[in-house]
Amino acid sequence: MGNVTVVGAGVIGLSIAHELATAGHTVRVVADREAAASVSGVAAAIWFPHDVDHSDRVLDSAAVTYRRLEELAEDPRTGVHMRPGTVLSRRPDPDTSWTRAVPRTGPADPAALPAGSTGVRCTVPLVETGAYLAWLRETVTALGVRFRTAEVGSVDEVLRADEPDALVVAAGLRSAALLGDDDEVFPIRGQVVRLANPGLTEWLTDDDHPEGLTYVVPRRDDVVCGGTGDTGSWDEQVSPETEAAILRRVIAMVPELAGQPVLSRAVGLRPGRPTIRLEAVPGHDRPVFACYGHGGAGFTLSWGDAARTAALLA
Ligand SMILES: Cc1cc2nc3c(=O)[nH]c(=O)nc-3n(C[C@H](O)[C@H](O)[C@H](O)COP(=O)(O)OP(=O)(O)OC[C@H]3O[C@@H](n4cnc5c(N)ncnc54)[C@H](O)[C@@H]3O)c2cc1C
Repeated sequence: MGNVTVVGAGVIGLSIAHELATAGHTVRVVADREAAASVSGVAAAIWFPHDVDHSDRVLDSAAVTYRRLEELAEDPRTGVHMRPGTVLSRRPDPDTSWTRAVPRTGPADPAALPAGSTGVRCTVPLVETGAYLAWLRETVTALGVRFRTAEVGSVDEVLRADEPDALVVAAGLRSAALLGDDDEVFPIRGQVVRLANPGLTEWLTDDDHPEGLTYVVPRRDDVVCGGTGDTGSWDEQVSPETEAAILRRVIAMVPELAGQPVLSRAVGLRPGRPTIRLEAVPGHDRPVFACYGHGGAGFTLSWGDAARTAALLA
């Protein structure tokens, strides 16, 4: 047991803080933005390993997270709900490797799908990000985790300031700049528009839509409609043209959305990386660990990767 500083208060940093505090460490989280104001606050967020490789390691973490979120869904305060939906594919050889992380899946009725597509039906956790991130922060605070609001320039700066026994970098897209030894991280720009919910409960994702990534994720008070997956774009401005195109696509697929008022809109830069970095980082005078690069799957992998990070420290 020791003092551990976690840099990052997004879904990854908070989940790691939870697992470390539960294991008996004294934990401090340093971040310049709260989770709701980070990429984690923009996510849809359904359980699905999107924009990450589907290696055994990733799918194992996804399975662990599925089970944990399913348990949390029993407590309404967490903002997690189990929701049925469809993963649509327009490829002749769809990648269904992810289905092994989901307890029950089945084929979608072809008559309900666009011509030439196939679909997998399943029930997965839906995370209402506002409620969930607030609950997670409250829960870790109750476990004794302390927070410091600051922008930090480097890992060594934090090691000098906080003098922890160990440090974890969970700073999403900006982790590479803090460590200075990684040139593999890139942004994957995601734009969403949130509409009033006309009573929808089922989600739908259509990654291969010929006009661009398309998804509809109904939550309690709105429907998150997306999206984009612009690799390499650092543009954080909402594009009205992109929004109009998203609305055309989602209304064509879910006509009930026509005429629903726009409640809010957002852009987030997903932390892309060919593979998630989850390892000890050499070259510092105290143990430093990295956990970042979760692409479009930070919520989907959060508990599994937090447990792995805690195991590295142990
Ligand atoms: C449109 C969109 C839809 C998505 N949908 C889903 C989905 O359905 N399911 C899913 O699983 N995932 C989804 N994601 C992906 C998910 O949001 C990310 O993978 C996840 O939020 C990454 O979390 P993180 O904690 O690594 O990073 P972030 O949420 O970006 O948090 C980073 C933290 O580090 C801190 N930080 C960074 N640099 C510094 C610094 N120099 N000094 C101090 N603090 C620093 C920040 O303040 C912040 O607290 C979506 C993303 C987008 C954009």
